[in-house]
Amino acid sequence: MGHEQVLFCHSKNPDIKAIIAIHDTSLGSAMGATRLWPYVSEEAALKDALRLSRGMTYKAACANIPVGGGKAVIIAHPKDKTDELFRAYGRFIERLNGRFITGQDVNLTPEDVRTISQETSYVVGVEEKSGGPAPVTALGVFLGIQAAVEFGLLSESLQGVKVAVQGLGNVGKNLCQQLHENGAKLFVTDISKEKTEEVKRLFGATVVEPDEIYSLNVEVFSPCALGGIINSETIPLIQAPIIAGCANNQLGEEKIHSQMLAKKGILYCPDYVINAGGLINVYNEMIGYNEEKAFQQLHNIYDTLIEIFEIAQQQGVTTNGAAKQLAEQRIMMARSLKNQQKRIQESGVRIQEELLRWGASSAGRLSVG
Ligand SMILES: NC(=O)C1=CN([C@@H]2O[C@H](COP(=O)(O)OP(=O)(O)OC[C@H]3O[C@@H](n4cnc5c(N)ncnc54)[C@H](O)[C@@H]3O)[C@@H](O)[C@H]2O)C=CC1
Ligand SMILES: O=C(O)C(=O)Cc1c[nH]c2ccccc12
Repeated sequence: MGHEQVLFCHSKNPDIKAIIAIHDTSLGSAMGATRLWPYVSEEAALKDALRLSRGMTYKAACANIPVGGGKAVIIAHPKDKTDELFRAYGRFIERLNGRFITGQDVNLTPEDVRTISQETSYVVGVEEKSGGPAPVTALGVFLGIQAAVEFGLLSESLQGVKVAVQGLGNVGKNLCQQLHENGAKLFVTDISKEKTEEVKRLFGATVVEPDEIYSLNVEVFSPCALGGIINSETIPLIQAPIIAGCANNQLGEEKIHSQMLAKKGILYCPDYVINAGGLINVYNEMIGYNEEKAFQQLHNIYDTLIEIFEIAQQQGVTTNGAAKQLAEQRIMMARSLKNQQKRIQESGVRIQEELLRWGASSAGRLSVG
């Protein structure tokens, strides 16, 4: 997948295994939150890290943010989390000297991230100056759903639109609130009964079993739990004409399953485009939070998705293919702009050196004369 660097981190005491994948830093430091997961094998962990980090490069490019893509996974069971594990992990991050900047992803709490930050300063989203990334991610997904409903269903309103949400975690629950406030009818599922009951009570959602969520007769299916859930088994079940959710790596196999969706006439919102809100939020926090700027960048998710739908329609390619094309174009353009800037800067330095030399020699002549 064209990665720049992949690191296997192993410490014996405490016993920790992590993989840090840096996909591309041509536009800036690689950014990507850290996920902790009890992977069945190192190979499975590596595959996840490689795909997630490439997704981060595309995510930043589609969101027009000057950073690179990376992602890290810690191979562990959530029950085995300890402060020492996170501190050892933090030391691995520190050694990269800022080539990789990370934060909170699946199975990490804000406290865990604070523990990591005791050993490294290359962590963002700890102070939660802007309220944490999840509500902003949810807002981005909401805007993406609006774009897809407008493009795919030719409707400018979500009033009465039926949406099935899989996963009611930090993002899913916030998304349900937005959808409810805008008149959508919710169908939800989660493996936690506590969460489904809460969303039922708060937003009048209809609760279904986890395996029932795919086949509902709804307009939008919103995956907000795990990756890989759009695959050869689930696609035949999906009735919704639109898929738009926050989960990373939604497609089991990108090429095969995006083509299957297109053949079935399902409008798929590429995950790394629609879920960029979290990255937009932490990036703005890092450079000094400016609400107006962050809001503008977030609303670009809507325009970028419309552009992707149009490219896909005009060129007869999948929305996933169109997004990849757009991301790669933007990366190439940004790279050449950066190189141009560098050349201008270097020639500026050369001119300054010439002037200094000239100044010194003429000063010498003057003093002699
Ligand atoms: N938090 C953020 O800002 C961002 C999150 N994402 C991605 O979005 C997804 C969700 O993120 P969060 O809400 O932060 O995570 P979370 O861990 O808070 O929520 C996930 C929810 O899914 C539920 N779940 C797990 N397995 C399930 C199943 N088989 N069926 C139904 N529900 C199930 C869990 O019980 C949990 O409530 C992840 O894939 C994450 O990588 C992507 C971009 C940014
Ligand atoms: O969109 C993703 O998958 C992210 O990792 C976004 C994100 C959330 N919190 C962070 C902290 C540091 C770098 C990226 C993120």
